[in-house]
Amino acid sequence: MGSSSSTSSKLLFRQLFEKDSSTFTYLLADISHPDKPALLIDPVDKTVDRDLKLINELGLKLIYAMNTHVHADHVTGTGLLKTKVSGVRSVISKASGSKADMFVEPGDKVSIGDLYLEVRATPGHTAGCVTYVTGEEADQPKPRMAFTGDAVLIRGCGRTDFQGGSSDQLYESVHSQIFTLPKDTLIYPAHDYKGFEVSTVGEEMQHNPRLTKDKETFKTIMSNLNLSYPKMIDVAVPANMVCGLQDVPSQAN
Ligand SMILES: N[C@@H](CCC(=O)N[C@@H](CSS)C(=O)NCC(=O)O)C(=O)O
Ligand SMILES: [Fe+2]
Repeated sequence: MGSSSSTSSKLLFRQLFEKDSSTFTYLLADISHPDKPALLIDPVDKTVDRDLKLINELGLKLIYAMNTHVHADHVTGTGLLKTKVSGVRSVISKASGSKADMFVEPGDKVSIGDLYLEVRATPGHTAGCVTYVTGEEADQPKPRMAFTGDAVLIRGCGRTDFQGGSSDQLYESVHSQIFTLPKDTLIYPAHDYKGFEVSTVGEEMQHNPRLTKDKETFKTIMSNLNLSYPKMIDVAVPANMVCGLQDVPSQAN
């Protein structure tokens, strides 16, 4: 864990893990730019200090703290990051209905230096889920990287039984927005419960035990998961609707 298989002289990439909620946080930075601008995807409140220590050690400047969706199993670190680093902007989809400094919509680009992430709408696990995908141009890292949140997990997918979830919509989202990416696109999910770290679009199109099925079979699988609700759901969802701690008095933006 912790290294990138992307080839780019610009990109610094780290995959970080929070063990209590089995959440991945991703750090991306453009190290070819003098300021070394950086962003975090899906930071967790408990591991904010670890993430900031790493960012400081690497000499990066954190610009964006982004979420793929309103998480139900942990409190996002975005609000806490805003209290600790001046100028950091929290980012989430407009469709999430959550508070943040910046709301993204499908087709938007979030840039750090010469790198950018494209926003794709991938609702179904929650109504406001998005996938962030690195740019497609020749000067962007190759292979492309897709940060799928809970839309696609490695050999699995996000549940669809709360937060406006819909198995029909999730199936459509994945097949139209993720499985249409180049097959070598790296898939980096928000969680893993099985010991995986990274997959590819081609691998999941071939081996995902849920998403390779036809839509009706997928919907039957999803309605029979019988998962317990996340332990922290009653704390996490209300907190995450305000990006953890959105309205912090010390913050300028
Ligand atoms: N046991 C965990 C919660 C596990 C869980 O429900 N994970 C979600 C993603 S977090 S919203 C999920 O979609 N899982 C899909 C699956 O197939 O496991 C806890 O109590 O926090
Ligand atoms: Fe989730």
